[in-house]
Amino acid sequence: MSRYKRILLKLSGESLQGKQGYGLDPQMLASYAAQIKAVADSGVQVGIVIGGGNIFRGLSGVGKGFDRVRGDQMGMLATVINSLALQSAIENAGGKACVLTSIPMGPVGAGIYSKFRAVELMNDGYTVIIGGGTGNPFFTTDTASALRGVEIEADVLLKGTRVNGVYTADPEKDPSAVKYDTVTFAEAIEKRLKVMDLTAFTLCMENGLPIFVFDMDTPGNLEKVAAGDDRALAGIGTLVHN
Ligand SMILES: Nc1ncnc2c1ncn2[C@@H]1O[C@H](COP(=O)(O)OP(=O)(O)OP(=O)(O)O)[C@@H](O)[C@H]1O
Ligand SMILES: O=c1ccn([C@@H]2O[C@H](COP(=O)(O)O)[C@@H](O)[C@H]2O)c(=O)[nH]1
Repeated sequence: MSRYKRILLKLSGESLQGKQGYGLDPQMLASYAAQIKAVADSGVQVGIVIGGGNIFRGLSGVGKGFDRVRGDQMGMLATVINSLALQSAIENAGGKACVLTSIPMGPVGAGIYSKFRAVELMNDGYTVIIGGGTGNPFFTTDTASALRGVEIEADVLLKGTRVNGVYTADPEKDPSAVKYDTVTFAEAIEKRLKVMDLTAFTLCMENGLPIFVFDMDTPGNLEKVAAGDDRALAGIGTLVHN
């Protein structure tokens, strides 16, 4: 039995593109969906926030002549597309999932996000995917996952990404970077460890929500992490804590 009752899983949008280098890779979606269903079937309540980097990031739009706010709005819509895609994949795998959006979107999704609606749906056995980030420009889905994790009273924020933890520098750019098994929020913030943005770290630190950063692309990792067994966690990722 897991020591977690409820988790907030943050998934990278960029990872959803798989090897094709753009858009949505059906194999990645199916792999993520199977792992998420297994965790939900084990009795853990699952909330999810997905990034939009496989489709659009507001900052990258600025260099192409878009107003920053408009670009961020496009980025938030990209996260809704990814959320709907993941919902379909979970349903195809036989699971129960629904999408709540931070921006009112009429018939798209199951309604506007609120803590109480999300918790109600999780209590009814749904995996709840929260699309649209925070609903505000100048934020990221890292911050949205921290915010929603705190709001829904998750026991932990699981950041599933392409790297297997937090390093002294970006391991995709610096081969000499060294991995931490654990690191405090204070150190992550002071050393500007950019695996998540500072706003996300600060929100989690101030509200006592631990973060576990791990490699989501190795099948089986999510189930081990969600089981919360410290022995199994050694080597899989990095715990960021107070
Ligand atoms: N100190 C660090 N330790 C680990 N990873 C780091 C660090 N600094 C930067 N990174 C980078 O952060 C990335 C993880 O961030 P994330 O999962 O949010 O990816 P993303 O591409 O920004 O996602 P999205 O598509 O959701 O915007 C890693 O792939 C890694 O390259
Ligand atoms: O609260 C939010 C969340 C996201 N955005 C915009 O969406 C893109 C995609 O999110 P990533 O976290 O980068 O994957 C982001 O670059 C922002 O442009 C936002 O404005 N507000």
